[in-house]
Amino acid sequence: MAEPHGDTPAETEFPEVELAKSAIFLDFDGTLIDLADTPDGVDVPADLAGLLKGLNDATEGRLVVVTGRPIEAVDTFLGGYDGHVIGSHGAEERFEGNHTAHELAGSDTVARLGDMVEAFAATHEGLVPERKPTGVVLHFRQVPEQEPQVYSFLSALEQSHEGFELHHSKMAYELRPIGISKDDSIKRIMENERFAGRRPIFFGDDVTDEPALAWIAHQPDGIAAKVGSGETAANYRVHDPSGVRKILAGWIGE
Ligand SMILES: O=P(O)(O)OC[C@H]1O[C@H](O[C@H]2O[C@H](CO)[C@@H](O)[C@H](O)[C@H]2O)[C@H](O)[C@@H](O)[C@@H]1O
Repeated sequence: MAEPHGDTPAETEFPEVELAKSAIFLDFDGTLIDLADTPDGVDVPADLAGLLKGLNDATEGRLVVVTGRPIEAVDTFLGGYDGHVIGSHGAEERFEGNHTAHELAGSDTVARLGDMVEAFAATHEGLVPERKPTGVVLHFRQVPEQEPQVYSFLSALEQSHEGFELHHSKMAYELRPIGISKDDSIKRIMENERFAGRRPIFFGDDVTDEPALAWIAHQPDGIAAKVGSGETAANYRVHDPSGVRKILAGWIGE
């Protein structure tokens, strides 16, 4: 039974899903895999790529991985999955085999921002910088007391670099191009003739997933599943990534 909006920690029962009439959007970190101390330290189950391939086949190519990670990182973690990806929070996309990216991808400005964030991290033990083609992240998961310094430093970079905006995610701040978002990318893909009319399904765990969860929860028959605890606009909830993988595996009869 679906729960109403709000902070509803109880796991909800999912309705029957017809994959041949569905479009599935899946966040990666915190949704398909557990969070880890560092971006590179994640444990990706060996059968995850196979699970995604199975879902992609069953939906006839209507599976999309939607992540803040660069597409290159997705390919490293999910070798063998070559389907659609919304990467870098929407600043990159691989759709029907075509790779597109925001105009700032690979720019000198992004490289300079990466250099400055790495230099800052080098003098602040425990901070972990992460470069992306279209921005940079500074993680403070191992030193949460340093959040104010991270915020101040990246805010200053945001002020001095036109075209970038600062976002908060789980134990990290990130500079990314203005105007990109997962929900915009998902909405655009749902307008594609191959996706239009399909039942939209999205699993996500982070604040950056909330706009898409809210939008999908309000689509006819939409299934928006919040992973973990916390306030959400989603209409379903799953406790953790292993629960998500179990639901997805059940849908393809595994
Ligand atoms: O959109 P997602 O697929 O959920 O990606 C969001 C960010 O995930 C990663 O950072 C988070 O996971 C790390 C590994 O578990 C963790 O150490 C960190 O504290 C989390 O913020 C990734 O490193 C980022 O690039 C993604 O934007």
